[in-house]
Amino acid sequence: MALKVGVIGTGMIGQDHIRRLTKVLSGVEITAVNDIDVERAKEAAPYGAEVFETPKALIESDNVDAIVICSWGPAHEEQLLDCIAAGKPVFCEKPMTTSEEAAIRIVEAEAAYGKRLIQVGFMRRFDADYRRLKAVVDSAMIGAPLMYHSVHRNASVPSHYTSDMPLNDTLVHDADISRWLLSDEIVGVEVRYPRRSTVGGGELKNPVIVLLHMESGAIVDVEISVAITYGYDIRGEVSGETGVASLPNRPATVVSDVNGIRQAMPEDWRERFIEAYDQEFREWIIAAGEGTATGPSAWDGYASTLTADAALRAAESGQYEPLKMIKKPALYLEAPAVAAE
Ligand SMILES: NC(=O)C1=CN([C@@H]2O[C@H](COP(=O)(O)OP(=O)(O)OC[C@H]3O[C@@H](n4cnc5c(N)ncnc54)[C@H](O)[C@@H]3O)[C@@H](O)[C@H]2O)C=CC1
Ligand SMILES: O=C1[C@@H](O)[C@H](O)[C@@H](O)[C@H](O)[C@H]1O
Repeated sequence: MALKVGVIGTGMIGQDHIRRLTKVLSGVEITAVNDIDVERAKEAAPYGAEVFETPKALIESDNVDAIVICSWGPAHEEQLLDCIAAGKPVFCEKPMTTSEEAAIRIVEAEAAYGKRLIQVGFMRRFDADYRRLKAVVDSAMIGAPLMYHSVHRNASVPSHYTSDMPLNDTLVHDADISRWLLSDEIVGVEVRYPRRSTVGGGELKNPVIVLLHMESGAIVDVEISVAITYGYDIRGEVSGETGVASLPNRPATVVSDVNGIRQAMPEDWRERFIEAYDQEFREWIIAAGEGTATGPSAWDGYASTLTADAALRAAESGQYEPLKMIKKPALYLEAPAVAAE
């Protein structure tokens, strides 16, 4: 039987996820949608889906088994807490929350419920190239990781994108992928601004370089540039004790002409990570069908929000800002490889 899904937030990524859930993936049916902009919800609703007036009514509907949250970050907390109260599995787009305090409330509520219900939308973990890169790092082929260089370049950003957002909206992807790739925790953050780009306009503080200090002593440098104009350019390179492992260039047709030999760049995140988003939902549908969640957890959402908050402090102070994590609830501890007798 198909998993009955309700989608909250039918904007840019909400519509893209509705497309993949209705046209690409199987085992799933969208039965409900909601958006504070009712007209937008009506336009985006697939045939037969009910348009709900509030997220809570959608979450509590008997015709909804699982929820996909694609509303704005500050709205996620209340919607996630309602999903936990209803005991329903939920996929929540990043950032899980926009403050450390809100993230702790979610982690505590899910831990008290006693079972994982939340998967956070860190799609890079489902990208085949990142998965192969992690397999190399885990295999110890390049020795212990010493540094990771993470490049996150957007062609452009919408006009509502402010100078805080490279740190509390965009950086969360690099924070999460660094923790996951290196199997490490972030313990401190520094932020530096080079000369400002005149492209992209206004007062936007762009680009920015962030240093993530890892518990192991490894350091991650993250370049975030949000107005490069030429495309969506995501790179990653792990520098180990005995070798280097990098994400490959995206396979694309090689064009040779009077301008030289070149490959096209993806336009934006939808194009670059299209297969990764498909795969994150494939895995979500299976877990949600079993009444639970796998993949990036509420704990991972908490860790990235904590990093974003520290980065905002570091941008202000110009200093190294340490992170202080709460004790990890048992729900998020790795299961032992061999069960205890
Ligand atoms: N994983 C990824 O690569 C990406 C993730 N995102 C994340 O997805 C979320 C949505 O982003 P976009 O689709 O780009 O924004 P958007 O502005 O295009 O769409 C958001 C929609 O949510 C609705 N909304 C806002 N608050 C609501 C509430 N309280 N209840 C119901 N509906 C509400 C808005 O009316 C709007 O239609 C954000 O958290 C963003 O960071 C966005 C782009 C890429
Ligand atoms: O999540 C995303 C956007 O919200 C964000 O604004 C972009 O910088 C990221 O590259 C994209 O993946």
